[in-house]
Amino acid sequence: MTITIALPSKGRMKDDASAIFEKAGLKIVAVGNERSYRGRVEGLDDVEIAFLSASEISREIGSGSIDFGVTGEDLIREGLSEADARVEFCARLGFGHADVVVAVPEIWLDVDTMADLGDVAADFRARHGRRLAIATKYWRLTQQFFSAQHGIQLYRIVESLGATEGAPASGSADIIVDISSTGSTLKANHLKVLSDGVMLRSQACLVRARKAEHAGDPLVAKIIEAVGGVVG
Ligand SMILES: Nc1ncnc2c1ncn2[C@@H]1O[C@H](COP(=O)(O)OP(=O)(O)OP(=O)(O)O)[C@@H](O)[C@H]1O
Ligand SMILES: O=P(O)(O)OC[C@H]1O[C@H](OP(=O)(O)OP(=O)(O)O)[C@H](O)[C@@H]1O
Repeated sequence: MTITIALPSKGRMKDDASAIFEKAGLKIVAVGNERSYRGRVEGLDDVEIAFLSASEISREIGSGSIDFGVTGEDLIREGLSEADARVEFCARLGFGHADVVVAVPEIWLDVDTMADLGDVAADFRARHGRRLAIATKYWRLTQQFFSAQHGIQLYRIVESLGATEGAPASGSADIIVDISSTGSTLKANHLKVLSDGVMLRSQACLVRARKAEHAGDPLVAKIIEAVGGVVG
């Protein structure tokens, strides 16, 4: 059986992902020219490499069209319902660290926790004539965290596809849920993370689509062991 592994084709995870595979003794070689989106692993004829963007990798692993992928845990958990049932997190790779956080304007001095935010959300319509608006591209994670984990039901999600941190200042939302790495973008936009507002600590992971045919396949086991071995 041929095993397909998807690696980031561009962006911040590209170089680190290929480097981890090489360190694991799985040297990636491009098929065709340098700009090709297919590759293979030196010495392993039954492995195909597909180069896709980090977000495409989470989608393809969900549909089962690839066997393994390297992408951020945030993209997997946002992209797939029941992520743990559909995907095995085989190894955390030690790069691509970013937290998915709830951040509010710094001037909201009385709001430090999700419980405080719940109080604000409950009063919001009475005070402002509309629901609390959250700008984010993380719909699923936001709904899980606010509604299921914190029992906050009165809010509205405003889809943001970029520059999310600017939404409160521009008036398109009141608060945000986004990725923070160094924290400097939040700071520059006068936003603060709630003390219990870290929804997910994400990093790049090797993930496997849970497929019945993987059971007992030595190649599958070899890939997990080789990559897991270099990241401890
Ligand atoms: N500072 C950061 N900002 C955004 N994402 C980061 C940051 N640091 C690490 N990441 C992680 O990188 C991944 C996204 O990578 P990248 O932006 O390269 O891919 P992408 O979303 O596929 O790109 P595109 O949207 O252009 O297709 C996510 O898993 C995210 O958690
Ligand atoms: O905490 P920080 O270190 O400031 O990083 C967080 C910021 O970095 C990312 O944006 P980026 O400028 O990389 O663009 P992108 O949204 O297109 O990935 C992300 O969307 C945040 O805005």
